[in-house]
Amino acid sequence: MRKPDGKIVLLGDMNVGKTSLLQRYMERRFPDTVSTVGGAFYLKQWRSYHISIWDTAGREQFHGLGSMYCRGAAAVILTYDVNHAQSLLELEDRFLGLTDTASADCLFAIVGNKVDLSEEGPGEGGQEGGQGPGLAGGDGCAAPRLPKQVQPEDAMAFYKKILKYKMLDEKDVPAAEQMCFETSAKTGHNVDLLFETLFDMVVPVILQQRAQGPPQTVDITSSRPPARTRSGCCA
Ligand SMILES: Nc1nc2c(ncn2[C@@H]2O[C@H](COP(=O)(O)OP(=O)(O)OP(=O)(O)O)[C@@H](O)[C@H]2O)c(=O)[nH]1
Ligand SMILES: [Mg+2]
Repeated sequence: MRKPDGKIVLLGDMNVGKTSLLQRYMERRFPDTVSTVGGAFYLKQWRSYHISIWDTAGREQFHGLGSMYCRGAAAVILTYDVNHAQSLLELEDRFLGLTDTASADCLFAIVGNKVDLSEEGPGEGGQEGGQGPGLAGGDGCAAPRLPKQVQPEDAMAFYKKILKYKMLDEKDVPAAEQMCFETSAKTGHNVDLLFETLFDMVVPVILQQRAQGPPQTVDITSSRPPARTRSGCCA
Protein backbone atom coordinates (compact mmCIF):
# COMPACT_ATOMS: atom_id res chain seq x y z
CA MET A 1 0.00 0.00 0.00
CA ARG A 2 1.31 3.43 -0.91
CA LYS A 3 2.19 5.65 2.03
CA PRO A 4 -0.27 8.55 2.40
CA ASP A 5 0.94 12.01 1.43
CA GLY A 6 -1.12 13.70 4.12
CA LYS A 7 -3.54 13.04 6.91
CA ILE A 8 -6.93 14.41 7.94
CA VAL A 9 -8.37 13.47 11.34
CA LEU A 10 -11.96 13.59 12.54
CA LEU A 11 -12.34 14.45 16.22
CA GLY A 12 -15.37 15.04 18.38
CA ASP A 13 -17.59 13.69 21.11
CA MET A 14 -19.22 10.30 20.81
CA ASN A 15 -22.41 10.15 18.77
CA VAL A 16 -21.90 13.41 16.85
CA GLY A 17 -21.65 11.47 13.58
CA LYS A 18 -17.94 11.27 12.68
CA THR A 19 -18.16 7.72 11.35
CA SER A 20 -21.40 8.49 9.54
CA LEU A 21 -19.88 11.54 7.80
CA LEU A 22 -16.92 9.53 6.62
CA GLN A 23 -19.08 6.66 5.41
CA ARG A 24 -21.42 9.06 3.66
CA TYR A 25 -18.50 10.58 1.80
CA MET A 26 -16.47 7.45 1.06
CA GLU A 27 -19.22 4.88 0.59
CA ARG A 28 -22.10 7.17 -0.44
CA ARG A 29 -24.45 5.69 2.13
CA PHE A 30 -25.76 6.16 5.66
CA PRO A 31 -25.54 2.77 7.32
CA ASP A 32 -26.21 1.94 10.95
CA THR A 33 -23.08 2.56 12.97
CA VAL A 34 -21.68 1.28 16.21
CA SER A 35 -19.61 3.50 18.48
CA THR A 36 -16.03 3.51 17.18
CA VAL A 37 -13.36 1.61 19.08
CA GLY A 38 -9.89 3.12 18.81
CA GLY A 39 -9.71 4.50 15.29
CA ALA A 40 -9.81 3.54 11.64
CA PHE A 41 -8.89 5.14 8.37
CA TYR A 42 -9.85 5.45 4.75
CA LEU A 43 -7.40 6.25 1.99
CA LYS A 44 -8.59 8.78 -0.56
CA GLN A 45 -6.87 9.66 -3.80
CA TRP A 46 -7.26 13.35 -4.52
CA ARG A 47 -5.60 14.51 -7.72
CA SER A 48 -2.14 12.93 -7.55
CA TYR A 49 -2.12 12.73 -3.75
CA HIS A 50 -3.12 10.01 -1.33
CA ILE A 51 -4.79 11.35 1.77
CA SER A 52 -5.61 9.23 4.80
CA ILE A 53 -8.75 10.21 6.65
CA TRP A 54 -8.83 8.99 10.21
CA ASP A 55 -12.01 8.32 12.14
CA THR A 56 -11.48 8.41 15.90
CA ALA A 57 -13.50 7.27 18.87
CA GLY A 58 -15.31 9.99 20.80
CA ARG A 59 -15.73 7.87 23.87
CA GLU A 60 -13.84 9.09 26.91
CA GLN A 61 -12.05 5.77 27.38
CA PHE A 62 -10.21 6.22 24.05
CA HIS A 63 -9.34 9.85 24.64
CA GLY A 64 -5.66 9.16 25.18
CA LEU A 65 -5.33 7.90 21.60
CA GLY A 66 -6.45 11.19 20.07
CA SER A 67 -3.12 12.98 20.10
CA MET A 68 -1.46 9.95 18.51
CA TYR A 69 -3.93 10.01 15.64
CA CYS A 70 -3.38 13.76 15.22
CA ARG A 71 0.38 13.48 14.89
CA GLY A 72 1.46 15.33 11.77
CA ALA A 73 -2.12 15.91 10.61
CA ALA A 74 -2.54 18.39 7.78
CA ALA A 75 -6.14 19.06 8.80
CA VAL A 76 -8.44 18.28 11.70
CA ILE A 77 -12.22 18.15 11.41
CA LEU A 78 -13.68 19.12 14.79
CA THR A 79 -17.21 17.74 14.76
CA TYR A 80 -20.20 18.59 16.94
CA ASP A 81 -23.95 17.97 16.85
CA VAL A 82 -25.94 21.15 16.09
CA ASN A 83 -28.72 19.88 18.36
CA HIS A 84 -26.46 19.25 21.34
CA ALA A 85 -24.70 22.35 22.64
CA GLN A 86 -22.48 20.37 24.98
CA SER A 87 -20.82 18.69 22.01
CA LEU A 88 -19.39 22.03 20.87
CA LEU A 89 -18.14 22.81 24.38
CA GLU A 90 -16.47 19.39 24.51
CA LEU A 91 -14.45 20.30 21.42
CA GLU A 92 -12.86 23.13 23.31
CA ASP A 93 -12.52 21.33 26.64
CA ARG A 94 -11.43 17.86 25.55
CA PHE A 95 -10.44 17.75 21.92
CA LEU A 96 -8.60 20.93 20.97
CA GLY A 97 -5.59 20.01 23.13
CA LEU A 98 -5.24 16.73 21.22
CA THR A 99 -4.28 18.70 18.12
CA ASP A 100 -1.01 19.90 19.66
CA THR A 101 0.71 17.06 17.79
CA ALA A 102 -0.69 18.10 14.41
CA SER A 103 1.37 19.80 11.71
CA ALA A 104 2.31 23.42 12.43
CA ASP A 105 0.33 24.34 9.29
CA CYS A 106 -2.66 22.24 10.29
CA LEU A 107 -6.03 23.48 9.02
CA PHE A 108 -9.09 23.35 11.23
CA ALA A 109 -12.62 22.74 10.03
CA ILE A 110 -15.53 23.04 12.48
CA VAL A 111 -18.44 20.83 11.49
CA GLY A 112 -21.94 20.93 12.95
CA ASN A 113 -23.61 17.67 11.94
CA LYS A 114 -27.20 16.33 12.11
CA VAL A 115 -28.60 19.53 10.68
CA ASP A 116 -31.44 17.43 9.20
CA LEU A 117 -32.84 17.04 12.71
CA SER A 118 -33.13 20.74 13.47
CA GLU A 119 -35.97 23.07 12.59
CA GLU A 120 -33.76 25.33 10.51
CA GLY A 121 -32.00 22.48 8.78
CA PRO A 122 -32.38 21.22 5.22
CA GLY A 123 -34.89 18.49 4.48
CA GLU A 124 -34.32 14.97 3.28
CA GLY A 125 -33.38 14.42 -0.33
CA GLY A 126 -30.28 12.39 -0.90
CA GLN A 127 -26.83 13.70 -1.61
CA GLU A 128 -27.27 17.43 -1.83
CA GLY A 129 -25.66 20.65 -0.78
CA GLY A 130 -22.62 20.24 -2.98
CA GLN A 131 -22.69 23.91 -3.88
CA GLY A 132 -22.13 27.08 -1.95
CA PRO A 133 -20.24 27.86 1.21
CA GLY A 134 -20.51 25.66 4.28
CA LEU A 135 -22.65 27.86 6.44
CA ALA A 136 -24.61 29.44 3.67
CA GLY A 137 -25.20 26.12 1.93
CA GLY A 138 -28.51 25.19 3.60
CA ASP A 139 -31.56 25.05 1.37
CA GLY A 140 -33.96 25.76 4.25
CA CYS A 141 -36.79 23.40 3.31
CA ALA A 142 -36.97 21.38 6.52
CA ALA A 143 -39.97 20.06 8.31
CA PRO A 144 -39.73 21.53 11.83
CA ARG A 145 -38.03 19.18 14.26
CA LEU A 146 -35.66 20.01 17.12
CA PRO A 147 -34.77 23.57 18.07
CA LYS A 148 -31.20 24.03 16.94
CA GLN A 149 -28.93 24.46 19.95
CA VAL A 150 -25.80 25.67 18.19
CA GLN A 151 -25.81 28.53 15.71
CA PRO A 152 -23.20 29.14 12.98
CA GLU A 153 -21.92 32.16 14.92
CA ASP A 154 -21.08 29.88 17.86
CA ALA A 155 -18.98 27.69 15.57
CA MET A 156 -17.23 30.71 14.08
CA ALA A 157 -16.52 32.07 17.58
CA PHE A 158 -14.95 28.69 18.41
CA TYR A 159 -12.83 28.87 15.25
CA LYS A 160 -11.49 32.21 16.42
CA LYS A 161 -10.68 30.68 19.81
CA ILE A 162 -8.69 27.99 18.01
CA LEU A 163 -6.65 30.65 16.23
CA LYS A 164 -5.97 32.28 19.55
CA TYR A 165 -5.01 28.94 21.12
CA LYS A 166 -2.66 28.24 18.20
CA MET A 167 -1.39 31.83 18.25
CA LEU A 168 -2.31 32.22 14.58
CA ASP A 169 -3.13 35.49 12.92
CA GLU A 170 -6.55 35.62 11.25
CA LYS A 171 -5.03 37.04 8.10
CA ASP A 172 -2.66 34.07 7.69
CA VAL A 173 -5.34 31.37 7.75
CA PRO A 174 -8.64 30.67 5.95
CA ALA A 175 -11.57 32.75 7.21
CA ALA A 176 -14.02 31.28 9.73
CA GLU A 177 -16.81 31.40 7.12
CA GLN A 178 -14.78 29.09 4.89
CA MET A 179 -13.94 26.61 7.62
CA CYS A 180 -17.25 26.22 9.47
CA PHE A 181 -19.76 23.80 7.93
CA GLU A 182 -23.18 22.48 8.78
CA THR A 183 -23.73 18.98 7.51
CA SER A 184 -26.02 16.01 7.53
CA ALA A 185 -24.48 12.60 7.14
CA LYS A 186 -28.03 11.32 6.80
CA THR A 187 -29.03 13.37 3.75
CA GLY A 188 -25.52 14.12 2.50
CA HIS A 189 -26.03 17.85 2.93
CA ASN A 190 -22.68 19.65 2.51
CA VAL A 191 -20.70 16.43 3.02
CA ASP A 192 -18.90 16.49 -0.34
CA LEU A 193 -18.35 20.21 0.07
CA LEU A 194 -16.70 19.67 3.45
CA PHE A 195 -14.28 16.96 2.40
CA GLU A 196 -13.43 18.32 -1.02
CA THR A 197 -12.87 21.87 0.23
CA LEU A 198 -10.47 20.41 2.77
CA PHE A 199 -8.67 18.20 0.24
CA ASP A 200 -7.98 21.21 -1.94
CA MET A 201 -6.70 23.16 1.05
CA VAL A 202 -4.59 20.29 2.31
CA VAL A 203 -2.56 19.91 -0.90
CA PRO A 204 -0.47 23.06 -0.24
CA VAL A 205 0.05 21.87 3.35
CA ILE A 206 1.36 18.54 2.01
CA LEU A 207 3.73 20.37 -0.31
CA GLN A 208 4.88 22.53 2.59
CA GLN A 209 5.43 19.45 4.77
CA ARG A 210 7.50 17.87 2.00
CA ALA A 211 9.60 20.99 1.67
CA GLN A 212 10.25 20.93 5.43
CA GLY A 213 11.60 17.40 5.53
CA PRO A 214 10.50 13.83 6.20
CA PRO A 215 6.76 13.41 6.66
CA GLN A 216 5.50 13.05 10.20
CA THR A 217 2.44 11.08 9.21
CA VAL A 218 1.96 7.70 10.85
CA ASP A 219 3.27 5.01 8.54
CA ILE A 220 0.19 2.89 8.04
CA THR A 221 2.20 0.13 6.43
CA SER A 222 4.17 -0.47 9.61
CA SER A 223 1.70 0.53 12.34
CA ARG A 224 -1.29 -1.66 12.99
CA PRO A 225 -4.46 0.28 13.72
CA PRO A 226 -7.43 -1.80 14.88
CA ALA A 227 -8.77 -3.65 11.86
CA ARG A 228 -11.76 -2.07 10.14
CA THR A 229 -14.35 -4.41 8.81
CA ARG A 230 -17.86 -3.80 7.59
CA SER A 231 -19.23 -4.87 10.94
CA GLY A 232 -16.14 -4.01 12.94
CA CYS A 233 -14.91 -1.01 14.81
CA CYS A 234 -15.69 1.54 12.14
CA ALA A 235 -19.10 0.34 11.11
N1 LIG B 1 -30.37 12.25 11.87
C1 LIG B 1 -29.05 12.09 11.79
N2 LIG B 1 -28.45 11.12 12.49
C2 LIG B 1 -27.11 10.99 12.36
C3 LIG B 1 -26.34 11.84 11.53
N3 LIG B 1 -25.04 11.45 11.63
C4 LIG B 1 -25.02 10.42 12.47
N4 LIG B 1 -26.25 10.13 12.91
C5 LIG B 1 -26.63 9.08 13.86
O1 LIG B 1 -25.98 9.36 15.10
C6 LIG B 1 -25.54 8.16 15.72
C7 LIG B 1 -24.04 8.23 15.97
O2 LIG B 1 -23.35 8.31 14.72
P1 LIG B 1 -21.83 7.87 14.58
O3 LIG B 1 -21.41 8.24 13.22
O4 LIG B 1 -21.64 6.46 15.00
O5 LIG B 1 -21.17 8.83 15.67
P2 LIG B 1 -19.61 8.94 16.05
O6 LIG B 1 -19.30 10.38 16.19
O7 LIG B 1 -18.80 8.18 15.09
O8 LIG B 1 -19.58 8.29 17.49
P3 LIG B 1 -18.30 7.57 18.22
O9 LIG B 1 -17.76 6.56 17.26
O10 LIG B 1 -18.89 6.93 19.45
O11 LIG B 1 -17.33 8.63 18.57
C8 LIG B 1 -25.94 7.02 14.78
O12 LIG B 1 -27.18 6.51 15.24
C9 LIG B 1 -26.12 7.70 13.44
O13 LIG B 1 -27.03 7.04 12.59
C10 LIG B 1 -27.01 12.87 10.80
O14 LIG B 1 -26.44 13.66 10.07
N5 LIG B 1 -28.37 12.94 10.98
MG1 LIG C 1 -17.62 6.58 15.26
